[in-house]
Amino acid sequence: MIELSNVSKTYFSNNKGNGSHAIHALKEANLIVPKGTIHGVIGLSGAGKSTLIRCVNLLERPTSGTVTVDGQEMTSLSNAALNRARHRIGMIFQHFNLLTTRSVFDNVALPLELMGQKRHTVRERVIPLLEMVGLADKADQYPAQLSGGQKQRVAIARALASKPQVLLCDEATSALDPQTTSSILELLRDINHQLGITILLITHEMEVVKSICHRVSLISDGELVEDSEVGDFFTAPRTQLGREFLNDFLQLTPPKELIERLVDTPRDNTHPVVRLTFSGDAVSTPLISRLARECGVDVSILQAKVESIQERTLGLMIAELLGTPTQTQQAMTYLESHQLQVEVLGHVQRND
Ligand SMILES: Nc1ncnc2c1ncn2[C@@H]1O[C@H](COP(=O)(O)OP(=O)(O)OP(=O)(O)O)[C@@H](O)[C@H]1O
Repeated sequence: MIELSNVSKTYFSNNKGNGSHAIHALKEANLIVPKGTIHGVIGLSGAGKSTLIRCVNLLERPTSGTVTVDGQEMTSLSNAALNRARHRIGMIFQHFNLLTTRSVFDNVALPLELMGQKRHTVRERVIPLLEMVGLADKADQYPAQLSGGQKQRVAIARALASKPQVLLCDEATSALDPQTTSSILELLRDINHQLGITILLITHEMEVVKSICHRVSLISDGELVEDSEVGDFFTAPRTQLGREFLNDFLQLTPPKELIERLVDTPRDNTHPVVRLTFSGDAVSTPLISRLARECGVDVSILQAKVESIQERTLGLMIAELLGTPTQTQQAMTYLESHQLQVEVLGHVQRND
């Protein structure tokens, strides 16, 4: 288990001649990642993701707060004890961080050599790891001879060499193409499943969260602002930033031509344009035809999408509601009463 308790990190950057300037990269962060789960932390660039993950193995020492990994409070350890504790925490990076002058075998062997293990023990550990990541035939090759995906597989084998309980993934797929990304995510999922390793990953990609995480936290300006089950985050994000991530991921924004015509307040002969989000039973209920029957409102669908997220179905739609102001208001109330989220994007004048 990983537990961050009120963890803050402040950097001081020196402005030439103007003294030092404080950057509050992490503010009172609280996070619990139960043993054997995969937890994602998503946020925009500069939000504090790297700082957060580097605080777990104390590559960055928190300014305040405590970090506990598998019952051991990392922040209180001596340097020697911290080095030993780090053997229980593997880490992989966006740019792999392999040693270019060492072969694939020797990269994976390195942590074991640093632990003082004998050559034959090292061999007994490295060969099965290379088999597990599908690179047994590349043992004698060098990083320059490998693709990005293969390099990350070597890095994963190296991270697992010391039999860690926890694996930290710092944007591990951000430098990879989509197909390679999905094969690396599949490998991480297998590692979690077969070895029961707890995985904490940071990413700016919703696809990564959707593919392998059980829970997700959203970080914004150094604060953890949401912590949800992945299915809940994708069906009902609680913050505006969460909704923006979701809309970007689903690419469900109104057409540019429509955005230009949207006005904030209703006028004569305008109609509301709404974004509807629905999940569970609402996906299979014929609500749109019922709106026409029960509220007298016609629905002009501008965009629609159905996504499957961890055995839950999520529907999204951007639509114009056509009717009198009273009718369209009734329609929105009707939709909300059937567990749809209704967001009014603006009002638009009919062209016809
Ligand atoms: N060593 C450092 N010294 C000073 N400021 C730093 C340092 N490392 C990070 N920061 C600042 O802390 C804030 C958080 O940075 P961090 O790298 O944790 O964010 P991030 O979410 O990982 O960003 P990205 O996705 O772009 O890597 C940023 O404002 C960054 O400029």
